Amino acid sequence: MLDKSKVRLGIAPIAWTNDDMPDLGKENTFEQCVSEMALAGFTGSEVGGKYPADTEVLKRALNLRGIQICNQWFSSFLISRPYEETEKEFIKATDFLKEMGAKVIGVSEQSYSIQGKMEQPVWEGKYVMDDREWKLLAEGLNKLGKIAKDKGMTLTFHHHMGTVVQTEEEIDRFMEMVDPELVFLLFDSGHLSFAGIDPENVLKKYVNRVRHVHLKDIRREMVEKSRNERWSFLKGVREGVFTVPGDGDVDFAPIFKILEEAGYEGWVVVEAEQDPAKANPLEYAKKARAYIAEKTGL
Ligand SMILES: O=C1C[C@@H](O)[C@H](O)[C@@H](O)C1=O
Ligand SMILES: [Co+2]
Repeated sequence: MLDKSKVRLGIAPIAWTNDDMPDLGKENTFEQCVSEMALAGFTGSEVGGKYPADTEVLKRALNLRGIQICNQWFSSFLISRPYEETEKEFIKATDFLKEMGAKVIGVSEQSYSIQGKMEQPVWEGKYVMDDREWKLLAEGLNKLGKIAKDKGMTLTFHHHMGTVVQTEEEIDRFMEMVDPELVFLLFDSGHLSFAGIDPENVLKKYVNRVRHVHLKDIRREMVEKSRNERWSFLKGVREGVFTVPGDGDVDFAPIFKILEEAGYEGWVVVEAEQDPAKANPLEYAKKARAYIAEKTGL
């Protein structure tokens, strides 16, 4: 069982409207999304593209529904653009999150990422960093991590399919190179499973450096199809590679056990993008909520 006084349960708006493919769920409004999150029993949300940028307006809408912002995705370009460009955007993003009361920011290095390329098979042509780029990434993130820390926040890094940190070897090298006081891991069970990595193994190694968790399940047959039919990452999402925890093939029991034994403190967030026309977001949010309650006591 997870300790309710330490672990809080959130959900990402990507199941209602997908910012990577805004036609998925374009009919779903911000108000519907946050109302349904609350109705399904969640108290935290990440930030989506339809969320009001005005922090007072956003706070009012969320307070009405008992929801708090727990994290926001941030795209860094540390190995392909001048550091100052990413830093400027990072300061803006952390100012916004701090104002919203969030403690975490989830960074993904998007230089040369193929995650958004509709025509590029996700299993082919992923960019691999050289030694100089590894150093640029680690040093840039350490600097950003210090900025976050000085604001009382935590920089977590999101390993992700189609990006420069996808494979287990890349995650290991990353964790070895970044400053453990400044840069932490965002553990995403779905991306690890999609990449063919055992999530249990990664979590065992790094649980003490994990500060945010994305709970995402996969449909293994769709992962296989994505490989055989040379789908892009986004085509995989449309076709249902991902689903909510408990609905697919990931075994979450060992994941919850490792978090429990390590005394994990922070948010666990259901983040399960799929086509809302095929997977009703409220129905799937409720399914995830019930599964997590049963397995963790949250
Ligand atoms: O954390 C995430 C944010 C999304 O935009 C991304 O593509 C998704 O797969 C994810 O894990
Ligand atoms: Co994620």
